[in-house]
Amino acid sequence: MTGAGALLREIRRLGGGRRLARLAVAGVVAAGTELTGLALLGCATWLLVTAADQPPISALTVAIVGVRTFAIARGLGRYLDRLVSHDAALRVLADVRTAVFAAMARPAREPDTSPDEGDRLARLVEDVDSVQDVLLRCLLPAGVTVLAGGVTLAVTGAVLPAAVLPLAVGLIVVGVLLPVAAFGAARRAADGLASARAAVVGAAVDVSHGAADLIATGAVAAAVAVAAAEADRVAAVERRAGRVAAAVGGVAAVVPGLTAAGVALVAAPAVAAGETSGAYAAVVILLALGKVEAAGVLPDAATRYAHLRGALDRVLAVLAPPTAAPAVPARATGAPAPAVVAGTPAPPVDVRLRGVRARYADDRAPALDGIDLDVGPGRRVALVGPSGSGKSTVLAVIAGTVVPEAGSVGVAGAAPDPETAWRQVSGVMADAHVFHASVGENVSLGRPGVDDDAARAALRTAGLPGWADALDRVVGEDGGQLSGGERQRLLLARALAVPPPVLLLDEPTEGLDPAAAAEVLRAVLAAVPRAAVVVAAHQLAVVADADEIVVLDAGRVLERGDHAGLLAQQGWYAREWAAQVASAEGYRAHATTG
Ligand SMILES: Nc1ncnc2c1ncn2[C@@H]1O[C@H](COP(=O)(O)OP(=O)(O)OP(=O)(O)O)[C@@H](O)[C@H]1O
Repeated sequence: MTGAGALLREIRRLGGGRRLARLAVAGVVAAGTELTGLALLGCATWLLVTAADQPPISALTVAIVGVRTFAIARGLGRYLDRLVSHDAALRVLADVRTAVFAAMARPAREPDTSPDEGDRLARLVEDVDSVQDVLLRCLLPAGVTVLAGGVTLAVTGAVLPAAVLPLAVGLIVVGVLLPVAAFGAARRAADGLASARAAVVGAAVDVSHGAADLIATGAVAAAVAVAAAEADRVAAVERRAGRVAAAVGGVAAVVPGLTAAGVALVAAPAVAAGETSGAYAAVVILLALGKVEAAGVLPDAATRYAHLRGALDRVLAVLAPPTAAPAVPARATGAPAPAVVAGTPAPPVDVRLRGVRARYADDRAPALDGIDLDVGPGRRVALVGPSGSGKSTVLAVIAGTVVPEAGSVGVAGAAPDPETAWRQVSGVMADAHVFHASVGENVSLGRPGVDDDAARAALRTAGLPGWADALDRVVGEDGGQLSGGERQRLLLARALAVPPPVLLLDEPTEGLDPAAAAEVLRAVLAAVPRAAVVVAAHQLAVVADADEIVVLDAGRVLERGDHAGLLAQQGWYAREWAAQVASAEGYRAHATTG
């Protein structure tokens, strides 16, 4: 149960030793409650067997008091057990929930490669609740079985040493072997069912969404047969899991009886030899029956753990502390970089990349390989190149949200830390979000110093002068009520409202025609004369004025230089420039004649 071990370490990291101590107390109380029940069973058994010989009542007084005491204590113990265990688990849950939300709010060091971020977040919220189930229904019963089992074995050993072996065997079968079998079967079933169910859903969706095409091509029967075969596969996996669960349940039901019979077998000669009394032998037999029966919750706990394991792993993965950036020196001092506030000129900063290699997944080619870049204050560098060549990844590396696996990144001489990089680096990134709020709120984002006047000025600079008088206009979910060009310019205004020392612009003028785009970008750059600027763009005309233009291809630098120099090189840039000019002229000619 590596996941369970990691969970306990995480609980300690988040809540300190007190959380683990509370869980341990919960385990002791639960074990105490179970032992009180067993003591009641033992006392009552001794009383009944001894009373059959009609001894003087004084000989039974202690046992009678014991039965009453244990009966009352068991009820109280159960109440206390629920109280303490739920209190401990809910405190842990609160720690985990807070930490998960904090981790989700933190900019990702590792890029997210999941296909559906929204689905992942929704599932994560449910996953956090699984922590409670793992604690209360899996780990606690296991701890109780170990504690209460140990005490029962000790008591049995004191009364009748020969009975320890059959009891231990019964406990190992029900408390160890059956849970291991149940866990393995449930894990195989869960793994198999996930893919089998996905295949059924996929086949069913193909049949329903593609019905018209299937009918038109006479392929309905074949498609339905595929869906039916996938459904059969699900049924087969479920049947297999059901058979194992039934076998485990069956064995768990007979082992307590067999254990009691085994204890009875060794007890009979001991009673005959006068080593112990019949009453004590009966106590030991019933204790074995009761304890092994109680351990019968463990196969169920193991099955439940197999189902919760995936959720637990996902939560632990989110909670894992971010790993340090490889090959990048840490920030020289612990002092945070000064916050940039509107109206306060931020100190200039330079950006330096050396031999940067970055990769999104181990089994994929590097998205960047051997990238060198120098962007001093006031310098404008453009990144161009085919789609997927790595432009956005260079910006993400500078922002610190993608950590390179080799090479170094320096922003003002230190590796960018995603937690604090926003103080020095901001702009319009590929995944920037427009909030379902007003224009003014989207521009200011609640930052101190960005009042309405600052927001208006930023909107004008970003090419949205008409919006300066519409700060209250609500823009819809993720800017749904905006055109692509308006959305980008709103994001530009947000970046300009607090001009950063390093301005990163990913397709900032997407959706505008090249002439308007170049004009907007010129105005934006004029507003941040001392910023180090890196712009990624597809339209070459928009960035032709840049001090340096870097052409990327498959994560490597293909060409670099200024516009005139690159045209002279007669390479990718020159060809793309000619193609874009021809296409713009063709468009203009078409528009004029049309
Ligand atoms: N989050 C991600 N997870 C996995 N792979 C990614 C991710 N983002 C980018 N990639 C891959 O990294 C490579 C570089 O992508 P990047 O977005 O940096 O290129 P780009 O030049 O900005 O493309 P575009 O011009 O289309 O925006 C591509 O192969 C892309 O598929």
